[in-house]
Amino acid sequence: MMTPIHADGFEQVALCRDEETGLRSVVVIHDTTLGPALGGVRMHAYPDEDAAVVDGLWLAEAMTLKAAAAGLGLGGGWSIMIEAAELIVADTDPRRADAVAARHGARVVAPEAALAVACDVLAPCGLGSVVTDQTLPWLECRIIVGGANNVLATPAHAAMLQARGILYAPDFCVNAGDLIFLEEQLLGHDSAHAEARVRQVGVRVAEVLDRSRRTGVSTADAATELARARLRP
Ligand SMILES: NC(=O)C1=CN([C@@H]2O[C@H](COP(=O)(O)OP(=O)(O)OC[C@H]3O[C@@H](n4cnc5c(N)ncnc54)[C@H](O)[C@@H]3O)[C@@H](O)[C@H]2O)C=CC1
Ligand SMILES: CC(C)C(=O)C(=O)O
Repeated sequence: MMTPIHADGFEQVALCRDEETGLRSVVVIHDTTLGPALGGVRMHAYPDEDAAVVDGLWLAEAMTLKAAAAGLGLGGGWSIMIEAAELIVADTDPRRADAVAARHGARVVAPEAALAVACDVLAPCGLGSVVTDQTLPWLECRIIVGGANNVLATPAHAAMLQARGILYAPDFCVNAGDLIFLEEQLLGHDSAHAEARVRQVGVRVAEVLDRSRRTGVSTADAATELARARLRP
């Protein structure tokens, strides 16, 4: 199914969905004044369809300008293939796992298999001590970022993850939202104020990752250093 989309200054834009394969794509023809539209194909996991369309528009227009500036008899276009992200969930309570899977279209795996799933992001959100000497070799993820407290069995496991090329976002930075929210309540702030502060969690995590990159210390040590710096008189 092709759904035309109007975009000012673009000759043709369409959002395409193939029901059989589940493929979603965007086709953009920006300008054919100088000749047939030529452009590439980008495959990417966009957060939503709007983001894919915006990227397609941007790339197609850039191709028009590139061809015109190079003196070619070509126009500009682009195609986007929207990669679907797969959500895989596990819970020791199967009813909870099934409920989340039904709500979000996820696949359920057994808790004992979850750590070994090949994935981009592993999010431990139940009990802590998930990364241990025993489990470390099983991990097939690129990033660990989860809500559980004390994800690592010991701080030394952060360096072991680093050595395996797995980026670890320190738990006490990532999961601070609830604590921030509680302080906001104690201070009597409204929910908009609280939400704005909770949204700063991402900024703090980025600071920690940046410090780790710059100094070479593990992300867990970088987070601990930043926290301890506030505790010093
Ligand atoms: N509730 C909060 O505001 C905050 C919680 N945390 C931490 O997040 C973690 C979860 O807390 P809550 O969501 O409040 O607990 P919860 O008890 O509401 O949820 C935990 C879920 O994890 C499941 N679970 C337990 N062990 C598991 C395992 N080995 N494999 C897969 N699933 C397992 C449970 O069945 C349950 O569904 C804890 O580590 C907690 O300390 C951290 C910050 C804030
Ligand atoms: C707020 C407290 C109880 C908490 O669960 C946490 O932030 O770890």
